[in-house]
Amino acid sequence: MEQLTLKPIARIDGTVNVPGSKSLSNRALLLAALASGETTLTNLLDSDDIRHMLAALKQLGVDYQLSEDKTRCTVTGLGGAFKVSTPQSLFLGNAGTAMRPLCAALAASVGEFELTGEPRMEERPIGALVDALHQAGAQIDYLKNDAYPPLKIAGQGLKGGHIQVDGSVSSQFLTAVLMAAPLFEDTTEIEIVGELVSKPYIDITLDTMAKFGVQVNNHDYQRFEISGGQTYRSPGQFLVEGDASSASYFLAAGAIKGGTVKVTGIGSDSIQGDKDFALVLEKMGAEIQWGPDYIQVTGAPLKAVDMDMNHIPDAAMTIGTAALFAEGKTAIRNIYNWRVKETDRLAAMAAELRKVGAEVIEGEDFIEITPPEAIKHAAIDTYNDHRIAMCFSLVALSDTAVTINDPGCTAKTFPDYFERLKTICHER
Ligand SMILES: O=C(O)C1=C[C@@H](OP(=O)(O)O)[C@@H](O)[C@H](O)C1
Ligand SMILES: C=C(OP(=O)(O)O)C(=O)O
Repeated sequence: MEQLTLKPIARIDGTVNVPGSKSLSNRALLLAALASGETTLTNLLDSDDIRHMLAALKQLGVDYQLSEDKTRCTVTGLGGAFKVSTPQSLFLGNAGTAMRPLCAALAASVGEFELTGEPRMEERPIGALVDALHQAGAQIDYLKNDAYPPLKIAGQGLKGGHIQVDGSVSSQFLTAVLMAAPLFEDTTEIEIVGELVSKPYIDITLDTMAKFGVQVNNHDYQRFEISGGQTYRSPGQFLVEGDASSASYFLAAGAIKGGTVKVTGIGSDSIQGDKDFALVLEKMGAEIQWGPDYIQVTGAPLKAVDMDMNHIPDAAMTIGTAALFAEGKTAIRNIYNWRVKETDRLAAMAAELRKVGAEVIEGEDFIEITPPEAIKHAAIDTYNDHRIAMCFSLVALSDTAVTINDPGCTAKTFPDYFERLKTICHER
């Protein structure tokens, strides 16, 4: 196994640009494929999750031209749902933003499809989405375990109507139904049951749909109405914002180490909820400046916070390691669904934080972290979870080195993370 040891970093300072947003790249690619007209996406993320979406679209007969650096893509839209005459088996890795939205879009399309993924994907729930699509008339079967991929979809178009969606495990189920609903025959009324988690991701979905010409009536995130029989319309150009979750590591580095870090590509104009990670750093004591397309942080001694972070589930992991540098006990609450992501992130964060010496309490849906007096060197297991690798790189901001096992796992969303981190690290 490959390992990367990061020596203690003396100083953090500089400007760093983040690559395109995973959430926006995969949404925009799918809607560009379904839309009428040609869409040129710029600042597209080049990472595993996007590669899986692109490969799936190709198999589904979508024409696109990808630039050599893979950040610019011109998609010729189908002007409606997918239609394939031979059965297609699509491998979607561990990309939730490919698996869930494609499941709904393909159920509303015509053809036979199998959706498969990495072993971990077979442990990530999809039952709430399949149940919702069954209510709209879908034929979807589980090929291995009930409520988990792989799936077999007999696509024949969908009727729509009144659909209940359980939003309590993942917002991606609602996102998937929302994005497919314009393709349904009738008007769809979605009713949310259970408490909707990761709510800001729904704003990303609604905003992207609006850019592709579809309006959704949103009744306080409890009920949504979407007219059926619609065709998405290409906006011509679609600029993908920088990834706000990817920004969290650099912002935290500045906050922890007392330097000034400007992250460009996201800012106050961003639609991504994870930009609010900066507000958590501010609450911890850092100074934040906002521009329309940048966030700048200047570090100061950090103090612990006790917060519900359901609205920023991905960036919240970065608070988990920032807590090592904060005075007092940090509590991250209402994050049950960390358990059903790339790995059981509650268990993994607890185990790895303990390795560097922190005192950790792992609850069913929360984690409490008390920093050690002195951080210990450890080889951090990353569980094939990009975010564990990236957030534990921050341990090197202490006086102690950190070793990251399998650093290549950042390829899911941020292949050159460690190189970009280096650009703001200084020896003196
Ligand atoms: O819709 C999206 O783009 C995402 C939603 C979130 O998932 P959940 O809704 O499952 O929390 C987030 O963790 C994931 O990285 C991306
Ligand atoms: C949860 C994540 O990914 P996915 O889109 O596969 O759900 C993530 O990127 O942290």
